[in-house]
Amino acid sequence: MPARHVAVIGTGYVGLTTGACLAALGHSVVCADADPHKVERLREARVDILEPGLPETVRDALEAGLLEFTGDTAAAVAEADVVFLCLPTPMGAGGAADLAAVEAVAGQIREVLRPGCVVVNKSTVPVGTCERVGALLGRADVTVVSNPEFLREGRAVHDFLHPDRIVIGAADRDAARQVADLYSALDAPLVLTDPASAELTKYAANFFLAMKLSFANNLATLCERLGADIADVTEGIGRDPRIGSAFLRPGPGWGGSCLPKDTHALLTVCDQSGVDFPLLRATIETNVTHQRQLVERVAAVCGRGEGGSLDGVRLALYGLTFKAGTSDLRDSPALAVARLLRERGAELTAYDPALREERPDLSDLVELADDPVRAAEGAAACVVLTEWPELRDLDWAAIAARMTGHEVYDFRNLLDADPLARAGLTLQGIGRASTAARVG
Ligand SMILES: NC(=O)c1ccc[n+]([C@@H]2O[C@H](COP(=O)([O-])OP(=O)(O)OC[C@H]3O[C@@H](n4cnc5c(N)ncnc54)[C@H](O)[C@@H]3O)[C@@H](O)[C@H]2O)c1
Ligand SMILES: O=c1ccn([C@@H]2O[C@H](COP(=O)(O)OP(=O)(O)O[C@H]3O[C@H](CO)[C@@H](O)[C@H](O)[C@H]3O)[C@@H](O)[C@H]2O)c(=O)[nH]1
Repeated sequence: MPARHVAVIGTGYVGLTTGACLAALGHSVVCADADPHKVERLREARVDILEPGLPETVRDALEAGLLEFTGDTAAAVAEADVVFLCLPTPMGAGGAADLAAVEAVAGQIREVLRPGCVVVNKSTVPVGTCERVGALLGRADVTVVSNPEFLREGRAVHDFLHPDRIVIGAADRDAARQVADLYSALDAPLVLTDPASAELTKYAANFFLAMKLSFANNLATLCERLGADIADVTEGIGRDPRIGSAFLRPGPGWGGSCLPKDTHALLTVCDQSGVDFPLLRATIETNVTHQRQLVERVAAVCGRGEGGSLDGVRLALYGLTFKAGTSDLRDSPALAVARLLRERGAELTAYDPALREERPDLSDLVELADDPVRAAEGAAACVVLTEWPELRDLDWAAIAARMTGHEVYDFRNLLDADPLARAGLTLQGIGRASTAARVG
């Protein structure tokens, strides 16, 4: 397959990964972004997101002369055979996907696209967006194709180069083939379909993943009540390949830049289509009630009075990012739990290994500590919210010495009970009748 000229609009998690990886596959890529500061830094191979392998992939592609960055979207697409839209589609009014960036870029490129070029939408968008972009472009010679992206943050380069499947939705077979050919060096099954099915596939995937997590979190609560252990129960069910063991780890709710906004967007689509999908509604609601229940657990022990007020009670939070391996805080369940604790009056100090250098302004919510022991100063309890592996090896004796209480709530089931017990701390896991009593 000959190398093609590719333009990528938007250089976030998806766009930068797509651009750098397509260049690594031998294509000639120009990436455009509306943020001039980002463009400047990327030209020097400076990648500001925590994404293993991405800085090296960008640097190698720049050195090979196969990757360029520009702030000029129209100039980026002028020579392109294929144009990828990797633009944000955040949660908009009423939960619907906000398509403003996609629509704005369609307007910017409509007159400069090469005759016969293919526009590929990689953003997560509602069914009908391919058609809408086609109408905005108003170019009979240009085909718009849907090619949703399934990469995970923290594994973006790996997932892009080793996808489980490549979904391409196109009304035109030749355009679909052109997009498929860009990936011909990858060993992945192709799902060739129409645009509506491709667009819905992305939402269906994220809904299903969120549904598994809400299931696991509810099941964890049931385990606690019944004296069962969630790890054993999920292993027991997960070994059935019809169920699968992935995505069944209980936690402080699910979050991140995609699952929350995409489940809400799909719910809006259901409402607009007159389709009742109670499972989707329950998936979203379960996440909220689960987080409230976790906060009740903390308040029941550390709170004061009948209502379990946490007024003035200091808590140390370990982990704020939405999962380990990323510095992304968007829709982090850790922040959602922190907000609920704060509403109850708690004073919060937080330590997160990804936020030692990059210091986001979270001053309304938590005080950021750059040291895990210092974070525990005066804390009635510690609460683990992100599964950073290094939290397993904290100096629990030093932490216990700074605390006023002795409870450690491990809402990721990350920690070993023994080192905590030696430090005189009580470990409370999630979905476990008694973490301390467990053998092995
Ligand atoms: N983050 C993920 O893990 C992931 C995975 C699969 C799909 N998606 C989807 O891909 C899309 C992009 O997500 P992301 O996480 O990469 O977003 P992001 O916020 O990380 O990056 C978006 C980029 O687009 C740029 N941009 C915004 N408006 C622009 C415009 N008008 N012209 C040019 N550039 C513009 C921004 O400056 C930013 O650099 C979303 O629809 C998302 O749902 C994301
Ligand atoms: O067993 C698990 C697995 C995940 N999570 C939580 O679920 C959320 C989402 O995690 P993950 O799916 O790894 O995050 P993302 O990187 O946002 O990736 C999701 O969202 C992307 C954007 O649409 C998709 O491309 C990916 O396929 C999809 O996994 C996070 O809060 C995790 O902590 C758990 O609590 N338990």
